[in-house]
Order: sequence, then structure tokens, then C-alpha cells
Amino acid sequence: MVEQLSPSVRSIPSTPLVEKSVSVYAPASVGNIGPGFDTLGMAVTGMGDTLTGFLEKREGADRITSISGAWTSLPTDPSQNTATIAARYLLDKAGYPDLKLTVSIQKGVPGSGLGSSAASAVGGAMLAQLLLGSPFGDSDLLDAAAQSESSVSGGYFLDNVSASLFGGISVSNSRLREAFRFGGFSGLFLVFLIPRALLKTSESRKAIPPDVPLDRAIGALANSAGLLTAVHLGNPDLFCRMLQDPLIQPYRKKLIPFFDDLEKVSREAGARSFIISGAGSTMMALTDNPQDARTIQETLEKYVQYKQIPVLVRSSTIDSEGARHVATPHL
Ligand SMILES: Nc1ncnc2c1ncn2[C@@H]1O[C@H](COP(=O)(O)OP(=O)(O)O)[C@@H](O)[C@H]1O
Ligand SMILES: N[C@@H](CCOP(=O)(O)O)C(=O)O
Repeated sequence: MVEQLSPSVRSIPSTPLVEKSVSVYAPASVGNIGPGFDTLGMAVTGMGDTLTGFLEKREGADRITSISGAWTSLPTDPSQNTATIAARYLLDKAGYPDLKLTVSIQKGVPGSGLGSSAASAVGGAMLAQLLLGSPFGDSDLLDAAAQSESSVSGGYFLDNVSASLFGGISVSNSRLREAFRFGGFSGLFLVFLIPRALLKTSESRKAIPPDVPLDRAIGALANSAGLLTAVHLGNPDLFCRMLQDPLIQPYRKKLIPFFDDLEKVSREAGARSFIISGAGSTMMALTDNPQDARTIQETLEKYVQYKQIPVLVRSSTIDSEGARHVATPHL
């Protein structure tokens, strides 16, 4: 089931494309997938970043010409933006410090906890890869995106970047700096509740104590193994039953206003599981029944409107493709 990645730097010489625009799309992702803290990740449909850029030989730094569609303000300084940090890492590694990137970023990730910074990091890495004529292997792209993501998120973890890069469900080991695409999976219907308030991953990581109870750690380990078994067997019902996080969620949910309320309403409307997406504040309700997913979405939309809770409701499924080359949009 686990798919091997291509090794580091390929031996084929590559030729950079100069002054030619290329576009890439990198999907949003759910870090942790509940119990798999820092180790499991899932790419999702309908949300992601599109990056368009070109290389030229010039003095100075890389440039971000525009960031559109962002729901919160993002850095346009290339040394602070995950897209350009990842791209620069690969451009330097390939031996082209004199080639400078000019990029525009169309954000399509409308909240915290959906791997937004990771989607841009993966997009930046893939853009550099394509503009350089694909000299790198998957592990280099993963490394570039992870280095970039770690500069903003308060830790080195690969769950979001591996899912966004490879698509489907990924398994990662940040200590060994390795990640794998575990597989694609159909038959799951996701409903996201996306608060309109920023919760930085670095802040949400501080809510977790350094020591955690052994029984809860064992529970999370068992559920993580159960999730992968469900993917291996292609069993959405088992996946729904295993999607519970007794380890990290109890600490983090205190940072998320209306969490208990929204969980109760989602479950009453038919959700089979309810977890924090990534580090929050986005939450995810899950079902294996498409009709139930529609009911959950409609019920939640009415509920948040009635209670005036500033939360966006979005339906989605698993994106099995991961980061990809796309046609350049008309800017
Ligand atoms: N291209 C980018 N997209 C999103 N966030 C970015 C980007 N570049 C830098 N950042 C920074 O990353 C931080 C958000 O990342 P993080 O806390 O990991 O949350 P998220 O779950 O949204 O990825 C913010 O400080 C933001 O300014
Ligand atoms: N494993 C990380 C995942 C962070 O995801 P994000 O989408 O919130 O950046 C964590 O749980 O801290």
C-alpha cells in the first residue's frame, strides 16, 4: 500500500526555464487526521493554493507580485512567505542563486488548521522544481516544503506538507525526515467548520503539555493504526469509528470557541466523528454517507447563522492527486 518516493536529486541534467510562466496547484490538508499527531495527513478537495511564477536572471531578491483571495493578511516579503522560502531553498540547492523568482499567489484556503502555509510551501517547491526542469526527487521537494513550513509553525513536522505534495493519505516520521503516500481513499464525506478567527499553529502547539497520560497515548496509537487499517481495507465505516483523538484534542479544543456546541449539533445531524483539523481552529465532521453529509452541512449552516457564530461551512472529500502542474490562469 505504501508507495515509494523517488530518491533525492536525479542524475539527469536539467535546463531551467527562464522567463516562461508556470502554474501549480497545491491542495489544503488535514494534519494529524485526529489521533495521528504530527504523523498522519490527508489532502482535501476544493481548497488549495495556485501559484504562478517565472525565473529571470537579475539582481535582488525573489518577488511576490500579488497575494489574492487570502482571508487574513499574509507576508509579501519573500523571506517570510512559505511559498518563496521553499522555492528559494531549491533554487539555491540546484546551484542557481542568481536566478530570481517572481510569483503571484492565489490563496484558496479560507482558515487556520487546513495546512494553508503548507499548501503555499508545497506550491513554491513544485514551482521551483518545474521551472528548473525537474532536477529533484520527491524527497527534496518534501524537505524544501518542510523546512519552509517549520519556519512559521513552531515545529518540524511533515503531516501537512506530505499530504499536500503526494495527495491522499500520508504517513510521516519527522525524526527520520521521511514521509510516504499511504494511499487514496473514497467513500468519506467531510464537512469543515472554519472559524473566521486566526489560530496560529505555533500557539496551538503550546497548549499541549510536554508529558501526556500513557492510557490516552495508547488510545491514540490504536486509533491511528485503525485508520490506516481502514484505508488498507478500503473500509469507510471502520475509518469513521477510528477517527477519535483522546490525546491532543482535549487540550486544544479549549482554544476553539463553540467546539462542544458544534460537535453536538454535527453528531445530531448525522456526523459519525468530529475532530480538530490540524492544529485548529477548523473542525471536521465526518460521515460515510453522502446524504448525511448534505444534512450535516445544511444543519450547521442554519445553526451558525441563527446563533451568529462566525464560522464558514464547507463540504469536501479526499484529494488523491496532490500538488500538480495546472494551466496558467489569466491574471
Ligand atoms: N503563503 C502563506 N500562506 C499562509 N500562511 C503563510 C504563508 N506564508 C507565511 N505564512 C504565515 O504562516 C502562519 C500560518 O501558518 P500556520 O500557523 O501553520 O497555520 P495554517 O494552519 O493556516 O497553515 C502565519 O503567521 C502566516 O503569516
Ligand atoms: N501536526 C500539526 C499540524 C498543523 O496543521 P495546521 O493546518 O494547523 O498548520 C499540529 O497539529 O500542530
